[in-house]
Amino acid sequence: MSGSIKLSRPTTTLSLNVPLTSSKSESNRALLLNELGGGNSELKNLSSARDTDTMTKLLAAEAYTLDVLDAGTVMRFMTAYLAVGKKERRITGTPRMCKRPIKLLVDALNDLGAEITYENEEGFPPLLFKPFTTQKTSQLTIPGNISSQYISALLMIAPTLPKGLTITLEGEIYSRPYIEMTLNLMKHFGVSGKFEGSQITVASQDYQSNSYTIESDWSGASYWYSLFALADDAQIKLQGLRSISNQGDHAIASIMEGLGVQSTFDNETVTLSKTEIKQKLVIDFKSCPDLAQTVMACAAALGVDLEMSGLESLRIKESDRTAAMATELSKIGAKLEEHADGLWILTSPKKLDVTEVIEFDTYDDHRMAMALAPLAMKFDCIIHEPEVVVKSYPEYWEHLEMAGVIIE
Ligand SMILES: O=C(O)C1=C[C@@H](OP(=O)(O)O)[C@@H](O)[C@H](O)C1
Ligand SMILES: C=C(OP(=O)(O)O)C(=O)O
Repeated sequence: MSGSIKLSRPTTTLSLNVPLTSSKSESNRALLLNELGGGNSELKNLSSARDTDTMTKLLAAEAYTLDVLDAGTVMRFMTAYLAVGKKERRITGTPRMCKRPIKLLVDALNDLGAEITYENEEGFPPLLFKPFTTQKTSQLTIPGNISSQYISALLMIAPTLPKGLTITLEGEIYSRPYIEMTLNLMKHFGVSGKFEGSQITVASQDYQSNSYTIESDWSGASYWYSLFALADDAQIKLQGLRSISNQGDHAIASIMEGLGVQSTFDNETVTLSKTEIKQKLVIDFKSCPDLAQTVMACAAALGVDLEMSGLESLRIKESDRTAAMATELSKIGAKLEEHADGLWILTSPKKLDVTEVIEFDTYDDHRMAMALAPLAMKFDCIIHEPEVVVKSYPEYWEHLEMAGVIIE
């Protein structure tokens, strides 16, 4: 599948018991923790995401250069792993990955005693690594409001350091559930850490083998919430999701109540049903940045206005996501604008007035494609470069077709 696809709403009920792929965030952590613990753990239900395939391959690779493609977690987690390794290595990624900042993590690792240098521009991949020799400190300070992936990366290698590690987080903590996911998974693999106030302490200790079953991906589930919200008639069940989850993106269940979707949990299956739609929602995406595009697209098509905060990190992800959403949603008459103090307002058309097929660009960003596709429940649309979804949810288009969406 390449070029473009045209999506049209099903001729009957949108209906599927959705076999979601599992979380790439959990998978990529479990893979690294297993490797650090000797590689004997049984990891069940690993994600089919390309990012997880990349993580698996790079952990096993012997080559000097490792290419993470567009996988942020792989870049950040492997950077910490290679920094405390015994070999000279080089890590690189796609042109966009080489524009996603990494200086805070590199500075922290170099303070620890690593020898990482930049091949080209300071602060950005490609990175060059020398073998790790001596731990210079066990105390690090790092801003908590840029990317939690830097913090997760440092935490996962912390117990392997002879002196352990205490990290002090400065400022507000963004994407906090991802830090907690890291600590919870570390605990599952036998390592305890303490997160109190703005400090996280992990003593030097050994990882233990343990089997782990990865949960379905709540970020991937969010697109089904949106499809359900926008469809006149739908029967959707989502498989493999837990009511108590390691993933902060399970917040989609409560956010979507405002967009007319209710969730019923039963034995790792979530059944969606309709409820009343609110006219305006106030949402802070600080803990769940990957849900922002889904919610914006869905609200725009439902005529719901949004007042949003916590969107700062969207600029440094696979695309500049706030700019990309502003451009794409303007095609259906919605306005996304930045105001003072980090506030973003989405003003949605009160009555959708779309008479032609709308063409959506996807900016090399899986979440642009997946978040915009549910709008096909309201009007025919064309999605350019649909293959971007392989990053986290390769079966997305196949699942939409199975649910009845017409794809040409
Ligand atoms: O640790 C993780 O698995 C992730 C953390 C988040 O990134 P930031 O911490 O950079 O916001 C999230 O957006 C990303 O998709 C996955
Ligand atoms: C931001 C994302 O991923 P990463 O940072 O791992 O590339 C994402 O999946 O939305």
